[in-house]
Amino acid sequence: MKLMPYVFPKMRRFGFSLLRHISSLPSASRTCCLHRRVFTGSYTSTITGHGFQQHRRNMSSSALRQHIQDLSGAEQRLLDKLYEGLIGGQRASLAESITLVETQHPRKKELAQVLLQRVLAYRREQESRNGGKPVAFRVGLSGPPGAGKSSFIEVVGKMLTGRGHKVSVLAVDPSSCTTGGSLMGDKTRMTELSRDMDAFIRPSPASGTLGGVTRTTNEAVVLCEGAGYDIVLVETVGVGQSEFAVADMVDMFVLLIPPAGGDELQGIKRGIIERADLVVVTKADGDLMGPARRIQAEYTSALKLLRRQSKSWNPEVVRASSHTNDGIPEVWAMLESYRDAMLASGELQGRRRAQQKVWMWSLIQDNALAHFQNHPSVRGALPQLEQRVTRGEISPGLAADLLLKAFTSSSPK
Ligand SMILES: Nc1nc2c(ncn2[C@@H]2O[C@H](COP(=O)(O)OP(=O)(O)OP(=O)(O)O)[C@@H](O)[C@H]2O)c(=O)[nH]1
Repeated sequence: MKLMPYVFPKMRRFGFSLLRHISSLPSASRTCCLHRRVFTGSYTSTITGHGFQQHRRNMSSSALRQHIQDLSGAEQRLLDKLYEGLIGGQRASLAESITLVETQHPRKKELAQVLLQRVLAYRREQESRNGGKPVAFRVGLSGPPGAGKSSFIEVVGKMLTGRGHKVSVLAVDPSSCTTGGSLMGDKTRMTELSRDMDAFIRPSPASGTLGGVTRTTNEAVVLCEGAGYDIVLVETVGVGQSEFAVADMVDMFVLLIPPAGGDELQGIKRGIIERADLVVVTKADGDLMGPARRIQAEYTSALKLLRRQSKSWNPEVVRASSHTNDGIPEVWAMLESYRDAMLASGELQGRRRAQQKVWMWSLIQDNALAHFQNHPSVRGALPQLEQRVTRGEISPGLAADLLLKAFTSSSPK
């Protein structure tokens, strides 16, 4: 089972053993311990296993119906208003809907899921009218701080709205997850694009775990598509694990590299270069033209050594300047060739299907871990066991086993 690579390795190991323990419980207690308190809606059916085959088809619609039956008149009216406004392309409704999916409030979270299911159903209809093809192109853009991401998005975004596209830009800011601060949002970014009526720019959710921010962004992508945005750009800064999270939610992942000296490039993770479908060397103008050419050559050789990700696409390294516009239309033409090739081979659709599964497991992992950490027996035993582990009295493995035992032995059977 492939889990999201951005989950920190320690947490991932922990999550694995927790899930192993949960799945080794008798199915009834498995259902009890996960069904009621941890999961909502259709996610539940995927882990309980019990009666899975019979319920598979009806699960999401019955879960949704259950939600809808519970809605008060005011809630129903709010959802109708948001949905109608959203599919009518109203930016205010889109913004309000994204705020709803970002909420931590339990009841509003449920409302957000109802809204999302409706938007998903609407999008499925549109896709079937579109011959089964996706209605929007999702592009992830990442690069180190100061690489020129916002300048690039500004010129590409303006070019695209000028061609009749509707462009949305969503940000994933890893610093908001840890410090509540912002690497990306403090200065005014994309001033012209933010005034463009065919563009919608949404900063990163202000706080939460990376998993939480990723979930919100994934859901915001669905909402943007429902609102008629046919190009969805997801931007992140190349710090921490957020670029892997973004690479896991888009059709194409583009890495922006500034023409800096070799030392600075050491900071760019090899793993993320492997995920790039295209590398753009930015700021290829004036005095920076020479360094830009050199970096382009270096990355071209580096890419040749990497394993190919796709049968229908070979990643390339190109140069562009947001200041002079040189190379910008060509870069977009490459993105379109990628999309066409991947659609024709069916790989793009396959990638989306795989991402849905990764996303689901990531949500399960986040929720299961939170449930574990909040369990009274675990909370009771944790401080002492942590101390003993840090003092070297017992191994981390034994401590984890003891905590898992405390969790499973007092979970409802
Ligand atoms: N010469 C040149 N400078 C550029 C170009 N694009 C961006 N810059 C400059 O590079 C600096 C950083 O650009 P931004 O677009 O803010 O970069 P960013 O990656 O969004 O930066 P963060 O918001 O810190 O992540 C600014 O001073 C820009 O003026 C370009 O095409 N050519």
